[in-house]
Formats: sequence, structure tokens, C-alpha cells
Amino acid sequence: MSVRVVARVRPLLKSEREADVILRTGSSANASEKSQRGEEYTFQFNSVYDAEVAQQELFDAEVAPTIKHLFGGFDVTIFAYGVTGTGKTHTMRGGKSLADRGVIPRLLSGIYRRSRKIEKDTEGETTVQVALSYYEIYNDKVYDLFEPPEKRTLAGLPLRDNGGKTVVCGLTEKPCTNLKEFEKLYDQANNNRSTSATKLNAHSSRSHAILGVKITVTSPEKTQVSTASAIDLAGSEDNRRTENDKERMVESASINKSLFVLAQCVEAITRKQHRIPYRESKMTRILSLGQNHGLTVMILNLAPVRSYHLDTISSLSVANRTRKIEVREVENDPIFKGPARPAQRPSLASARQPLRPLTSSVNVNMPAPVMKDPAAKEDTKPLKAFNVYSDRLPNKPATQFRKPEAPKKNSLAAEAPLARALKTPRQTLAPSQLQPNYSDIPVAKIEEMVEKKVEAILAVRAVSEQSRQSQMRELSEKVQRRLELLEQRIEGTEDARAEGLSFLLMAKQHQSPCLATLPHNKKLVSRIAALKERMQDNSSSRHSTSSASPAKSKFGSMLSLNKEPTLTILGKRPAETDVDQPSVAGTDGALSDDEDIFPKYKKRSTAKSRASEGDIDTLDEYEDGSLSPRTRHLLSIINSRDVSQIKLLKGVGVKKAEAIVDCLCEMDHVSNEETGSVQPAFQVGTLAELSTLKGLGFRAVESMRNGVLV
Ligand SMILES: Nc1ncnc2c1ncn2[C@@H]1O[C@H](COP(=O)(O)OP(=O)(O)OP(=O)(O)O)[C@@H](O)[C@H]1O
Repeated sequence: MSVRVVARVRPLLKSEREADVILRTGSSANASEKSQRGEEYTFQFNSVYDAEVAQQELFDAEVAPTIKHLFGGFDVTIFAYGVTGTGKTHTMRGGKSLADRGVIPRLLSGIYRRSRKIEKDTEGETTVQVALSYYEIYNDKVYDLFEPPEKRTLAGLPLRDNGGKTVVCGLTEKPCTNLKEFEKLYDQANNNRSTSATKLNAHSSRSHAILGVKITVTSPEKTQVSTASAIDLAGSEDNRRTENDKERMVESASINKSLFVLAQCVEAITRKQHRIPYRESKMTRILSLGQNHGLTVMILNLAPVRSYHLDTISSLSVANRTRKIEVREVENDPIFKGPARPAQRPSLASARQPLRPLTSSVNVNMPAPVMKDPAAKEDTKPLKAFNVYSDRLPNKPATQFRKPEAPKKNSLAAEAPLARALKTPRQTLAPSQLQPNYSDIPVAKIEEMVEKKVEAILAVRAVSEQSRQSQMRELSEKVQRRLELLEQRIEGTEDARAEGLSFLLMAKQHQSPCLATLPHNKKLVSRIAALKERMQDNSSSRHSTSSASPAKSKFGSMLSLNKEPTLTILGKRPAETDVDQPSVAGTDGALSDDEDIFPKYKKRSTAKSRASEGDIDTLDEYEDGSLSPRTRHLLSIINSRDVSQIKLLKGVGVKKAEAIVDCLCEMDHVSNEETGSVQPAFQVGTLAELSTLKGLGFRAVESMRNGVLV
């Protein structure tokens, strides 16, 4: 099933005014009416909670239903996402009073209650152990929150891949037997969390905090381990509004970067791209959205007021994409007691693909999944009762024994003779029947029987493999057709204008801190302007499509955002613009303002007006305008986007090479948005263009060019 995305709008703070509210919540019933007004963006999520909704209500509806799945062996991930000051910590941790308690203490309370019930119902035969880990990702480093800050190392704790899951090495795991103990541990650990006062939030979380609740259910037959991860992400910050000092700015840059990577991951997954940049930030690696097996609930926190306008659109856009991410819900393998059992599933590592066809789906609003009965599985498995056979048989992968999962009904007919065939040798070979007669049967006869049976089993397996392959083919064709249908339905319904604005916001978030520190960097300004120009082209080319978008009515709840006339925003913050962005006055606000910027960019980007940077064109062009072989070679290396080649250029290391490739990919992305292509679209054609890329300038380009041997 897809990631469950629910939105929660926080109440107005004392400093905010009713008149500035731009968010409304509603049900999907009147969605079409709203979308026709043309003055609103409408987003639909699995649920939407307005400012009046109490902590208890949110928990009961969204989190409590996941607890039974947790005890059924499924991992559960609940994370709060949103801009700074929108209520993530309030939602996850909450206040001290009973009514104010957030998702996390309530989750633990629910877990302990269920544990006690299980233990009581089984008269103590089944026991449940709860263990906690709690860590933060601060400036892209992982720190154990159960350890005091003095014990932290500079590099933080390392991450490792373990069977398809990302784990933190050296993390403390504390057994915790009751809610009281939990509260004590949790409060102590939260004192170690990095928080500070910022202009936008007096208690702003400066890190992503991840609480892991490991549950071990031990019955006489088996032990089942599952983990609930409750994640309070740090909020993105628009640094034109924070007035952050240097230290806060570094934190902010790290927070914004990781959230930007998360948005890129979400986009890459929903676009079914091959490369999903999980590894570009520790937070995305740990969150592993779309790769984590189990249930995932995203709580999107929103502030209702106008000052968050662009941030809100950006968050809504990311959340809107996230709800399209599909996750395979696979319960963790239980550890059976007694003799070893054959593998029932391929390893998680081999199944670690985000968008495989869903084969086992669980909806939190549906009845609990029926746990597979191990005994029932044995009935339909190829024979493994005699070790002598299984040891000598060809070493086939475990997947061969796996029951085809999805098209069970369709494949039943094909399976029937196979199942009969499997049952026959099982009956004949059952040790209890054969063993008593051993002494009476001559050895040669036994050998002959064994040979026959082995042949029979191999034949059955061959048939089984063929039928499995044909099922898989049939399945993948079906999935393909379904995907195409879904794509057709989705096509044209994206809110492209909102998406355009979110790109603009991202650009601004990256631009403003840089401009604050480098206000006279013409190259930076011109590069930003170039990106904006592309985005504007992109946005205007999509405009006609988006205005015709039909209203979505797939989900139960809806959230509308008044599309404030862009002038209102511009009018609201002229002073901030002047202070923060002296070199690009007027870049604050929305799209209409961008029109002022482009003429400036165009003037600035002509080669002659860049005289202060050095006459770069004389480096690479002959009089007839063609490029020298050296320049051509240099540009071909750059355009190859091959970090291993680019890093060898003079004056370029790995970091710079990666920055160049990132920048080109960004350009590709903008171009590909227009064309729908997935190939690299942006080509650097001249050294002048090259010098405008991130981290490069006239000198760097000159040095790179001089280092090229032709
Ligand atoms: N549902 C709510 N009811 C009452 N108050 C709320 C609610 N949501 C948020 N608040 C208040 O809003 C303020 C900001 O909330 P909070 O600190 O949880 O934001 P945040 O998103 O975690 O911010 P940051 O990312 O900076 O940590 C707090 O004063 C909090 O008490």
C-alpha cells in the first residue's frame, strides 16, 4: 500500500492573526466546487486534521491502528514533516499534561497495554520485551541521545547496511518495562537533543530525532521482533525570516539540505527513476522511504497563516508526492524454536526495491493480516523432510520454494496438479511410514526407491519452476498494464503550478543564505536567475495544463490553500527583501516578481558585461566562433557527468566534481521537466557557461582548461 499521509493544521499562535489564515480544511465531497473557483490550491490526503483536533483524536485515528500490526511482526514508521514552527514536536512528543501527550508517549502506552494483554491471555506463556533506542541526526551526524553530549565523537556514529535495513552502529539499546520508566528515559534523552530558540520557534528542534521501539514477542514456538520508528524531523527554514546567526545558519543549511534530499528522493521514487539519492543525507538513508518494509505514516504539519505561504505549498507538494509512494508491507521473519526450518522468503536485501509490484498489502484501516501458519506452509512446500535429499539436490535459490504471492486466485488452477504432485511424494516419503520397514527392504531396493523419488521430485520442481516463471510473466504484464493505466490517470492531474512554486521556494531557500553572506557575487546571482528563468519557462508551459486539471476525489479528506495573489506577498515583505538581498531586490515573493529579474540577468550574462571576471571567451573561442580542441575536450569531460573523470581535471577534487555533476543534473531536471525526457538534456557549450556553474569561476575554468592535454 501507499505511504499514508495525513495533514494536521496547527492553531494560530498568539502572535498570529485570524485575518492571515489562508488554509482551510474540508471533505472531498465539495472538492469540485472549490477547485472551480480557481483561487485555491486543493490537496487531498488520507486524512486532514484541523486546529481543533486533540492529540488523542489524532492518535486514535492514525497511530493506534498500527500497534496490532507491530505485534504481528510488521515494522511501523511514523514521521512528522513540516516547516519549522508548524507543530511537529507538539504532535510527536506533545506537552506534559495527559491531554497534551503526543504520539510517542501514547504509542508506548498502547504498546505496554497490548503487551500486558498478550501476557495475560496466554497466562504468561508469551512474553513481550520492549527496548528503546533514541538518536538524533544533527548536522548530518548521528548522535546517541541516551549518551550525554560529552561522550559524543566528532564524527558521530556510523551507519551500516544490514540485511537491507540501515542501522546505526554502537547505539545504546535500553530495555524498558513500563510507561513510567519510558517517560523518565525519554525526558532525560530529550535534554540531550539539540534545540534552540529561533525567530520562528522558541524551542526549535535543530536535529531530526528518531526513537526506535523494538518489540520482541516470545512464545513457546517462536520469537518475533519488530520495530516502531517515531521520527520528529527538524523543520525546513526560510532563512530570510529566521535571522539566524552563524551557528544556527550551519544547522539550518544542514536541515534544509536533508529535507531537500528527502524531497528529491520522493520525486525520484514517484518518477520511477533508477537512482534515488537516499545516500546523500543520513536522514534519508535512515528513513529509507519506499524501501522500508512495513507501515509508514507521514504526518504533515502545517501552519495556517500567510507568512508560511511558500513553505506550505512546498510541504504540500512533497506530501502530495509522498502519498503515491508504495511500500511493500512484509512482516519480519520470526525465529522458530526447535529444528531449523527452510527459508521462507528471499533475503530482505534482495527484495530491497522501492517500487516492485505489491504482493502483500496491508491497510491500517483493514482487518489485521492473518499471520501465516507455519504448519500450513509446510503442507505445500516441496519435500524437505529428508536431509539426505535436500543436501544433495542442486543448490537452488530460496525463491524457488516461495509461494507465488499476488495472483493467488488466478494461479490456483495451475497450482492444483502441482500441489497434488507434491503431496504424493510427501506421503510416500514420510519418515514415520518408511522407517519401520527399513530392516525388511534390501539395500538395493531402497536405493532404487530413493533414485525414483529423487527423479520425481526433480521433475516436480522443474514443472513448478516453469509454472512459477509463467506466473511471474503474467504478473509483470498485469502490473505493467496497471501502471500504465495509473500513469494515464495521474498525468495531467498534478498541480503543476504548486510544484513550480515549490521549486521556486527551494531555489530561494538555497539562494538566500548564500546571498546574505555573498551579496555581491554576480556569478551566483546570474546562476540563480538562469535557474529561475528555466523554472518560469517550465511553469508557464505547464500553466495551461494545470488550469485544466480535474479535481481529485480519490481521498477522503481535503485541504485548500487560498492562492494568495502574489502581490499580497510582495507587498508584505519589501523591507526584508531590501535587507537580505541587496543585489537582487525584488526577488522575494512569487512568480510575478521574477519578471523584474530576468532583464538584469540577461544583461549580466552577456560575455562583455562580465569583464570583471576576465574575458573568458578569449580562452575558448577562435575568431570564427568555433571551440578549440582543448576546450572541446574539457567540455566533453564536463558533459559526460562522470565524477571519476571530472575529478581528475586540474584544480578539481571529488567534492567539486560532485558539485558540478549535481548542478548539471539540476539543469537536466529542469529541462527534462519540460520535455519529459530522462536523458541528460543540459549541455555546457562554452567555457563562459561552465564558469557560471556552482563552485566555478573564471580562474577555476582557466586552470581546468590549461590542465587538459590534447
Ligand atoms: N496542535 C497544536 N495545538 C496547540 N499548540 C500547538 C499545536 N501545534 C503546535 N503548537 C504550538 O506551536 C509552536 C511550535 O510547535 P513545535 O515546536 O511543535 O513546532 P516544530 O514544527 O516542531 O518546530 P521545529 O521544526 O522548529 O522544531 C509551539 O509553541 C507549540 O506548542
